[in-house]
Amino acid sequence: MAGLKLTGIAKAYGDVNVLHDIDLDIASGEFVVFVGPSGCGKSTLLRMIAGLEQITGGELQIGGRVMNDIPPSQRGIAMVFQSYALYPHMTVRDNMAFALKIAGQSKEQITAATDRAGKMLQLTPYLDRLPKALSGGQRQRVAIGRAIVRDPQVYLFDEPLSNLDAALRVATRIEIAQLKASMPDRTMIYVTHDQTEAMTLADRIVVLAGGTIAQVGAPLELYERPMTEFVAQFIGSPAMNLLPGRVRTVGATTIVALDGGLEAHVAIPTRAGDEDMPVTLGVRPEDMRITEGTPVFESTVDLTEALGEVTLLYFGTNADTAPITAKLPGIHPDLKGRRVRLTADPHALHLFHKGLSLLYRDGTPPPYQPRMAAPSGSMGGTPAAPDHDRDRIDEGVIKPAGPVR
Ligand SMILES: Nc1ncnc2c1ncn2[C@@H]1O[C@H](COP(=O)(O)OP(=O)(O)OP(=O)(O)O)[C@@H](O)[C@H]1O
Repeated sequence: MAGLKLTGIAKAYGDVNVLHDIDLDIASGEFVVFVGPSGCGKSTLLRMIAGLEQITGGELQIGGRVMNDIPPSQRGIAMVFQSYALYPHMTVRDNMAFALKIAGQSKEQITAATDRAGKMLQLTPYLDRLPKALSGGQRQRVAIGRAIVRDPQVYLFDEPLSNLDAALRVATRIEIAQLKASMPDRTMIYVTHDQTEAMTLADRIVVLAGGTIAQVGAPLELYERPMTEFVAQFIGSPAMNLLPGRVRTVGATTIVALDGGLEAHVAIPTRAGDEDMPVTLGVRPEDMRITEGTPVFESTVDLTEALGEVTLLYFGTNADTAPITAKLPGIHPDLKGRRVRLTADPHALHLFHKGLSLLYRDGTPPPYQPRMAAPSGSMGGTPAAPDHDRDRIDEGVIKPAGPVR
């Protein structure tokens, strides 16, 4: 059992502060996903936890032990990289066995561990093959197998699926979810750019922005109660629409006068003194409908994209600002060029003032209840070669993994 505690963690390369003020408690057995725009420091944070990057400020504890200066091989972690980082001249079994051999485990222990990992990952028929005779998805499963055999307390995944094609990504994502379910007391930390991976795998998502934590929460909590405009637009695809306006009438339901003349009724309270306050109305594309009622948006459809189960409508594609998007269930071939009025449920709307959600202005709102109704390229730096990183984690005396169940 090992949770993690990050206190005031910071990272600087010379004068450049990449990460600062990272405070985060990760419970033993939790699955935590780091997301954020390219260059925000997700991989750097993960690599600091692994011990592959020096921590320049703050304290990292794993399993109650300060780990700042402990080498990677002694942190009780295993890491799965984006590129599979397999030894090309070794069979699948030998690749998975490598760290155990270095640790001096017996042949029987190693065979039991690799058999078990092979079974868990459906690699049994391939144990004697070389990596070159495997598909990308199978290679990534071997890389995961290399982690499993060591039976670490903490698994670290650095965008493990991003080299796979769409179908394999889905299949391997489901395997990772099943793997986690089979190891409920193992802690997993996972970096991804993929919204679906983050939403489906995470117990909690950590959104990083500008080198620090923007918000931490359960996936649906971040989706339904984003604290800032940034998180609101980052979680969900297409991104939440933001419409400027001013508070017209305060109360349990706030009436917002939108720029352009429309009015929105929002089930977020405002109070005396808020009248005329500049606000931004947030409305998710999937919450917009063409139905009778008070519209929050009215315009001519510039473009439609039929995706089968839904149709995306785009408005204002030639404007300087981001286009407004609506996502309607079903197929609507006839809407392009038509003027439409879009409504939204008052409970689905968001309200921000100076970038911060009004839900949070008096501190954290009451406990979250899911709303049941509706719902590249690296910026730079030269990441160390995965082979080298793999070796740094494998090297040295890895404590024998103990009885392999
Ligand atoms: N060795 C280095 N020297 C200087 N700056 C670095 C170094 N390594 C990384 N950086 C910078 O640190 C920042 C965070 O990089 P990191 O790779 O952690 O971001 P990321 O969120 O994982 O990005 P991506 O999503 O593109 O992989 C970037 O701005 C990057 O340029």
